[in-house]
Amino acid sequence: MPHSPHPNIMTMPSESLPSFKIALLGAAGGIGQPLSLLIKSQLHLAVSAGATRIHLAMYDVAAETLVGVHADLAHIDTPVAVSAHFPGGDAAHSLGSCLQGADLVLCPAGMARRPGMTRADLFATNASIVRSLARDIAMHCDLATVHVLLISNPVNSLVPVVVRTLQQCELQPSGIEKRVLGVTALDATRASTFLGEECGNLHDFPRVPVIGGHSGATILPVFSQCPQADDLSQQTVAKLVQRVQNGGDEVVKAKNGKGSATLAMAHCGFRMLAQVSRMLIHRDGDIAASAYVALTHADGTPVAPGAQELMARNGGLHYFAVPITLSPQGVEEIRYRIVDYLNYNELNELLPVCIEHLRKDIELGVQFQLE
Ligand SMILES: NC(=O)C1=CN([C@@H]2O[C@H](COP(=O)(O)OP(=O)(O)OC[C@H]3O[C@@H](n4cnc5c(N)ncnc54)[C@H](O)[C@@H]3O)[C@@H](O)[C@H]2O)C=CC1
Ligand SMILES: O=C([O-])CC(=O)C(=O)O
Repeated sequence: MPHSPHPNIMTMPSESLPSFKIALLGAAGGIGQPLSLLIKSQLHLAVSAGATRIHLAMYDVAAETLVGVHADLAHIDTPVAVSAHFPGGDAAHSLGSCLQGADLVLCPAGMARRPGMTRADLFATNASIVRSLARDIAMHCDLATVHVLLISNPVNSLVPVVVRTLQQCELQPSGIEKRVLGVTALDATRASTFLGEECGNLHDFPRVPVIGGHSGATILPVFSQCPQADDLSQQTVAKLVQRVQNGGDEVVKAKNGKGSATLAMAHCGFRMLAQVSRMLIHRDGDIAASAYVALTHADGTPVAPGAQELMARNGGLHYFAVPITLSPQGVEEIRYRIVDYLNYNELNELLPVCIEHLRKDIELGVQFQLE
């Protein structure tokens, strides 16, 4: 059992100031550590926090590592408060105290791939982990307001597990399904990087919308929406699509048994976290984002305008990665029109395969909840 971390009084948020709390679950891991560093060192600047005190509450079952990471981060002279929480910690260092009052929960907890594994091979272990954490979120957070950003894999199946667990736990409809976002930002970043490199443009990387899911053929980069890709041959675009779809495998292979993407994920996770945090802190309007989200409430009604239209185009799938409009209340609009802009190959070759695979991934998550 690690010693309880010294309370870092200098960095704990003051009661009298407005505060914003992020609970990071899996904070001691390959993604959790660099993400914690970015939050501690940069988030107050990235969100122009002003008088709002940001509190990063870190939780991990790897208690000793977590306590060490906390001690390390606590020496950084920024106004972001940090606290450590772990199993067996006293009341101030428990999972409950990590989640209590959190505005946003960020979850990269769980197992990562090793060479030869698919993301689906992580399902059995990680579904149990995120279901248990979702029950704790339901117990300690306000489901009517909290936002959950899920990084753990397989995202395609675990978002349904988290959404349905939270729905089962809520005492009355809270709209929580509008605020669970599967993080697919790394796919868009890879698409942007690879296209920029192909075009020899390393200063102004193009933005590439990516829809579908976050695994192999379910990742559908929409290069047809990028003028920079107009001059590329079909063969080159096909190669780029393949590389984006296998981007995770490329890193797993290169790390050769030492894990999967952590640094690029921390970078993308931080960017998304900063975007959502800024919106929640300043409450100055909706934002455009992209995430893997539920399209229906528990009773089957659409979560937002555009959800029904998307389901008419995605084979009736209830979860999909898509551009969205996000407000503090959650998903406000599903920007389904992206599907209408797909070119012939994207619509007739890539989308049907994406839908076929994604249907199975979603079913896996849904069945897990029913067992
Ligand atoms: N959405 C995406 O684009 C990406 C997702 N990932 C996924 O993120 C997850 C984490 O990856 P890494 O950080 O590289 O793995 P890692 O193994 O380095 O870290 C995972 C951390 O989770 C902790 N953990 C395990 N069970 C826990 C529980 N019940 N509560 C709290 N913490 C718990 C572990 O102690 C460990 O510190 C993996 O599932 C990976 O596949 C990875 C890259 C990209
Ligand atoms: O490939 C993995 O296992 C991790 C991941 O999701 C990615 O890098 O996109």
